[in-house]
Amino acid sequence: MKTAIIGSGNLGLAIAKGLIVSNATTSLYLTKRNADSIKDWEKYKGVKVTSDNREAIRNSDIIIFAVQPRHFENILEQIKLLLTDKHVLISTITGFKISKIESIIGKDHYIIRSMPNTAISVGKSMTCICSNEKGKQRVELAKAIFDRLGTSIEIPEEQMQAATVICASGIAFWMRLIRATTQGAIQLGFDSKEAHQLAMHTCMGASSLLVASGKHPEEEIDRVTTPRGCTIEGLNEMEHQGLSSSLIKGIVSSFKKINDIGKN
Ligand SMILES: NC(=O)C1=CN([C@@H]2O[C@H](COP(=O)(O)OP(=O)(O)OC[C@H]3O[C@@H](n4cnc5c(N)ncnc54)[C@H](OP(=O)(O)O)[C@@H]3O)[C@@H](O)[C@H]2O)C=CC1
Ligand SMILES: O=C(O)[C@@H]1CCC=N1
Repeated sequence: MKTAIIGSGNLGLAIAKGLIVSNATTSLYLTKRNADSIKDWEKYKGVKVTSDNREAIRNSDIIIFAVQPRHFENILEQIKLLLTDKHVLISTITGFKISKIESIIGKDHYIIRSMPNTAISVGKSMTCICSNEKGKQRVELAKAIFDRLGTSIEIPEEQMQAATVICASGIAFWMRLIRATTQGAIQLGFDSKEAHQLAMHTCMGASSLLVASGKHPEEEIDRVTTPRGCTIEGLNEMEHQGLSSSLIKGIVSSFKKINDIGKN
């Protein structure tokens, strides 16, 4: 596999790290306008850094786009004449519909729209994907790439905005909960390093337990809440203060915003 990442910023470099660590690609082009700022990535085998998107596309088969939405259209215009049948185009761009990509480069390309998160750097991204009609022939390939870097599912394009909130922004929501737990643990007497460790690993345990058991969270919660015990006391107070409600409201606000991004 020969891969190019067009737009090597926060997400692009997270994908690059995941691909490098998992040995998933034989060559990897990383592009950005200020290429010097990531020149040190060339220390990894097979990595080439450049500001020349066209060179990257000519020399690669899998093209992953990770630029901000406002830059994507110009880049597609720049590179459209270089695209051939060998290319699989994977966009991570928020709110940029497949129909808009097709209106610029045409329908006769393998186009995958994806929504990973930054945990892709450690092979733990929850990634949602969908494709154009021709891209259906490359969905299994895209799934294989993203499954190597975490877990992927195929969804209808209409759900891509919601998936962005839950999975891509979602990782930040969970991290804020981990931070809040850390603050609570410090108040209870742990030093900050210990508090952080306790919060992170307890969160990972909760998630791993649900993934492994396939159970509903409330079923596992029932095993923890001893009657008249401290867990139910804490949970009920959190709910009185609006824990679930504030999470749901945050998710809905994020979704309203993402629909604005999609209109531009
Ligand atoms: N951050 C995240 O967790 C997630 C982001 N996304 C989506 O991924 C995309 C990127 O987000 P994010 O990584 O946060 O943004 P960043 O701003 O961190 O990265 C974008 C990169 O694109 C580069 N760039 C801009 N113009 C060009 C160009 N013409 N050619 C090549 N590279 C260019 C910029 O570098 P330079 O200025 O040097 O060119 C920059 O490094 C967005 O569309 C976002 O919606 C999706 C899921 C998660
Ligand atoms: O905040 C954003 O708009 C992008 C999309 C999801 C994660 N980062």
